[in-house]
Amino acid sequence: MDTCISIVLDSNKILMIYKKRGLGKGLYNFPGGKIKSNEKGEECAIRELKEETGLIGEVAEYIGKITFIINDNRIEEMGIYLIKKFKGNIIETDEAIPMWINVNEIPYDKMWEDDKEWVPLVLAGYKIECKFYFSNNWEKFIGGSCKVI
Ligand SMILES: COc1nc(N)nc2c1ncn2[C@H]1C[C@H](O)[C@@H](COP(=O)(O)OP(=O)(O)OP(=O)(O)O)O1
Repeated sequence: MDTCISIVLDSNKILMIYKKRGLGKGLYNFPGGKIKSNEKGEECAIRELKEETGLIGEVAEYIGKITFIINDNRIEEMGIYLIKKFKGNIIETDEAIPMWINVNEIPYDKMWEDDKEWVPLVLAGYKIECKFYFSNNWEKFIGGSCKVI
């Protein structure tokens, strides 16, 4: 796994970030980032959550993965982690502006195009494995699919 993403839920609210830098700058996303060497995906989810939002996750559960195929040759795997237990308050950081969003108001038109394919499955409680294709170094979304595991 190359990156992690944290789906943080508090009843009908989901924690989102407005990304100020890095991959996906200017888009709304969920907290996450690159998995460090010798780090487990669950640890990455909790570390990135703290770094990007100030929130302290207590337990991160693996709920699936997305394989991105970029320019038909580069592959990146992103582990998806569900966090329902956390402490603290959200705070703007150098990397992101965090916000709680109603799950019915997720701004899919301002997010990565693949997100509308997989986020509803996760919110419905499924564990998933997806494969998505991008070209032009992430600029163009070609398509892909998900299976429930
Ligand atoms: C293409 O579709 C994607 N959708 C979503 N929702 N998230 C994605 C997609 N592609 C990548 N991501 C995620 C994976 C990571 O969580 C971040 C990338 O973050 P970044 O490259 O900024 O990683 P950091 O470790 O935070 O980098 P710095 O330490 O250099 O700030 O996006």
